[in-house]
Amino acid sequence: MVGPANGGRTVTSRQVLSVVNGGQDPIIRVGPASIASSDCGGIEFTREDVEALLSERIKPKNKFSLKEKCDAMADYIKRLKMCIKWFQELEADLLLEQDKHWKMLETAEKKCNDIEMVMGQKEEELNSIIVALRKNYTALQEKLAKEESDKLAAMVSLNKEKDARLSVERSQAPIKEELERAQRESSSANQKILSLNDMYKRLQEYNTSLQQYNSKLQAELNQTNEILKNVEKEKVAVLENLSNLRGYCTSLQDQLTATKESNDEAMKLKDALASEVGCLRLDLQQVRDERDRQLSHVQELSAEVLKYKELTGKSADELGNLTTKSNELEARCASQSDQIKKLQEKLDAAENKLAMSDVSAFEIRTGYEEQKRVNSELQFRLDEAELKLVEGEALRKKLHNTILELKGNIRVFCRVRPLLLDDAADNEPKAVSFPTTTENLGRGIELLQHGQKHSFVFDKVFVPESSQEEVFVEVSQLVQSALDGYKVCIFAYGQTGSGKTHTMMGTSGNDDDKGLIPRSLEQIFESRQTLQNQGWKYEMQVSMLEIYNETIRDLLTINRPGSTEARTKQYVIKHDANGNTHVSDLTVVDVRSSREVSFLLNRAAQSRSVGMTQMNEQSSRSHFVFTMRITGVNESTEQQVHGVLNLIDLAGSERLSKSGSTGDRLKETQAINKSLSSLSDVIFALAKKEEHVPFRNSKLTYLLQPCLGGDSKTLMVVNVSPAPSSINESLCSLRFAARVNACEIGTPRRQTSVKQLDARFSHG
Ligand SMILES: Nc1ncnc2c1ncn2[C@@H]1O[C@H](COP(=O)(O)OP(=O)(O)OP(=O)(O)O)[C@@H](O)[C@H]1O
Repeated sequence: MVGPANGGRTVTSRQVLSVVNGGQDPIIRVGPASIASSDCGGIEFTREDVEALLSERIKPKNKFSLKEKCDAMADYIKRLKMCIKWFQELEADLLLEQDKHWKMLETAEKKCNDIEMVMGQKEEELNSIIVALRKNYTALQEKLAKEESDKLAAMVSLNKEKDARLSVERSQAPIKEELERAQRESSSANQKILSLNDMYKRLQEYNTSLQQYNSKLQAELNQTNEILKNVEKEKVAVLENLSNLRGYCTSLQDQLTATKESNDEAMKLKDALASEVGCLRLDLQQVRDERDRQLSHVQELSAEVLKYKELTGKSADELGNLTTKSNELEARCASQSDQIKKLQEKLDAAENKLAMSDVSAFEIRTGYEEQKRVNSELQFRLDEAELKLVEGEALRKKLHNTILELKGNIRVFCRVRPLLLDDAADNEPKAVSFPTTTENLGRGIELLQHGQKHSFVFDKVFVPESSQEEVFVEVSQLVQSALDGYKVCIFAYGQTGSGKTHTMMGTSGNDDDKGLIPRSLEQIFESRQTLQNQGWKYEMQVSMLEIYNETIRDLLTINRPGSTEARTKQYVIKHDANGNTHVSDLTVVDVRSSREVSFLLNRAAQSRSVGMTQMNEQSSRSHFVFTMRITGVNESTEQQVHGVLNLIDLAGSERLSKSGSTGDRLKETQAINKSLSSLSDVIFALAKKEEHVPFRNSKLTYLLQPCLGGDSKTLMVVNVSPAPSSINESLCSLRFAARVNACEIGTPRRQTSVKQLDARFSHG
């Protein structure tokens, strides 16, 4: 205990007042315990004593003497005073302590406020967490309820399964037997597998030999290609030669005509001179006759004069008369002799001229004969060159068809369009790539989906940078076949916005961006011009239709598509025995130039059903079918060919969810997807060589039946978008294209004849 006796250290209330006995009879000792027990002479004070003392009400017990009590009291008072002093010190300490505590309290209060604020925020946070947790709790409760119901269902099914297991266990015995039987069968199957393995080996060997044969064919194909190229070169040289010969021949013919004309003129001159000479001869004869007559007359007169002289009996006047007469006659005779001389000179000059013109006429005739000979020689060479050209052309066609047959009559090209601004794939990894191995260069394409690579190989793959011209170069031979009498069908397939219309039609107003349709038409009309020189005369007819919501629309009708007049038309598709397709009531137009066809194409484009989808601003909502029927007649060989060129821009395949179609658009999309799925059904049935091919399931497949299932040359251009967001659609398109590529659909047949033409127009 502390106090003054304790070195003056600060005391606390606890040190002054201590409750010693916390029991039922508490005794409070003031100051140190020693004071209470010994310093107070062993006097013990109860709580009441102390309280009385403190309130100066001392009631000492009576068993001590007063003096003792007084001493004790004095002592006690002394001690009490000490206590009071301690208390005062204690009070000061307490005050200090209280200040300290107040300060602490203030800072604590501040802290409390801060804490309260934080608590408030925390409370809000907690409240929101509580709300979320409540929600979570509700969801969990629902889930729990669901899981409980699932659990119940699972338990029910477990019970059922238990039952089933029991029944299965019951039926295990026969199964065991069956197992044994199956094991026996398995061992026999193993044997079969062994034999099949054997067969597989043999098949592999066969496959290897087929591959060898294939590579041989490939080599032959390359060789044939080379030959074809050489033939083409030769053809070009022959054509050049031919046109040179033609030019030379024309100049010779001009020369010949000029010579003929000058010959005719010379002949005319000669005739005129001859007739002049005749006249002069006649005149000379007349003058000679006259002279002879005059001479005989002179002689007569001279004889008479002599007779008169002899007779001399005659008068001198008579004699004089006779002499005058004789002189006159002599003068006349002399003048006539002069005339004769002059005429003779003239005659000589005319005869000289005639001789000269005879010489020049002879020269001209010889020149003419020479030119005639050269001309016929040239004609012969020209005929020979033309024959060579026809033979070369025939060889070219044969080789070209051999190449196409070797390549397969349904071929697939793939075209990847460039990334457009709308594709917005800057930060996404590339989804489409092109292998650079020699084997697949220009023929392979790879798609990356969810980190998995899908590879495809087609007859040709066009990268995004490929121009319209580059695509057309690959297609032009096929287009040429239509002029040779084949049915040709080129169609563009792909998802909405993948570039089908760009490939088929291109962009109007820009020559470099022209698509396959305008380029094909230009080629056909140019070739028609060239073939005309070989005796071919062609007639072309075109029709254009669209299949919209499974309904055929005539795009060249003068009635507006959709109008009552147009709707009453039947447009029934029929195929004849020759594999030609007829669409009743369809407008067919005779065309003579590519400009006429361009005009019709523009007209058709305006009537087409186009709409806007989320995937493409100008989306074709229908299948567009352009058909050109070509009939050629060779006047010299009397051969006829009937070719058909079908160019088709299919409507875009699209997923309903991605296209965002609703209402009419939704109906259109469903119709499009249905017909495209019918197209794939047909292709797959053909690939599997099934007996029944469902051509009739859609208007599109029924219309294209001769192209897909028969004897035409078909090319499918599958268009693909490189956008990573379209990867699923691109993969679907390429898978479909790969199956088409694997199809074998018969051998293309050329339609030729020497009969009269059937004037009716037909498709495909
Ligand atoms: N090879 C290309 N080069 C440049 N632009 C292209 C190419 N292919 C397509 N485009 C552009 O992509 C857009 C969509 O092309 P397009 O309209 O031809 O697609 P589509 O497959 O015909 O679509 P839909 O089926 O909806 O009619 C057009 O703006 C077109 O100009």
